[in-house]
Amino acid sequence: MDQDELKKQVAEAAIEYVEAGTVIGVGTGSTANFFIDALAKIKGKIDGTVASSIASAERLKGHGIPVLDLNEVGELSVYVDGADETNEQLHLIKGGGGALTREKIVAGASRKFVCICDESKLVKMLGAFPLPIEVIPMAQSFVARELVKHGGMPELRQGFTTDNGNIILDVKGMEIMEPCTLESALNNIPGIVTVGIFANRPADVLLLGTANGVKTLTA
Ligand SMILES: O=C(CO)[C@H](O)[C@H](O)COP(=O)(O)O
Repeated sequence: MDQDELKKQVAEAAIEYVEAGTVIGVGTGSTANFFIDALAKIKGKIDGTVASSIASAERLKGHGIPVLDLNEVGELSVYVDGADETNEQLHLIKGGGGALTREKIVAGASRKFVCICDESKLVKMLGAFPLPIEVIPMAQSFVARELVKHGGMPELRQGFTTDNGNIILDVKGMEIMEPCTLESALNNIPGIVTVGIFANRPADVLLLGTANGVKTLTA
């Protein structure tokens, strides 16, 4: 099975976590896109979705799936999204697609976070994938200097603006031994909007696509 087939397999498995008659959160990226395509087949079962990016909202609407404003709905029953890395504690690195801020908001507004990944994303220690950080543009240089003090090598994601009008710094060289502590520390740097570490609110369920089928890990 190639990576796309593994992504499709977990995306389809996540349909089991969709609760009838509720509004659900939908993530961003190629794995989330497979989930959106699978969701289209059962769209009559749900009351609507909240999307974590403009791209996902467009894909959902293209399937005729209602997309609602988070401010118009209460708690979401479940949030389904991919990740760039996960450890066995279901701490994640996210933001490879640049949607990390809205992803963290929608995950936070959901009772359950189901993460869907192919097996290449499971790591012992987070940090081989450059850590995405959304930053207010005027703070770029200051934040970059602060990140160097934390042992990172920040690089501006060229030609990219987030859905919120900000920039992304991708930070190489971070050995993330204590994900919760580092997430909180980086969150305290003025100018950082969102850190791509999802540890203080980890996933609740990880569906991992493997050549031997879907494995389920829980936090
Ligand atoms: O965090 C994300 C987007 O901001 C994605 O979930 C992450 O980049 C994984 O993407 P893919 O499913 O394409 O491998």
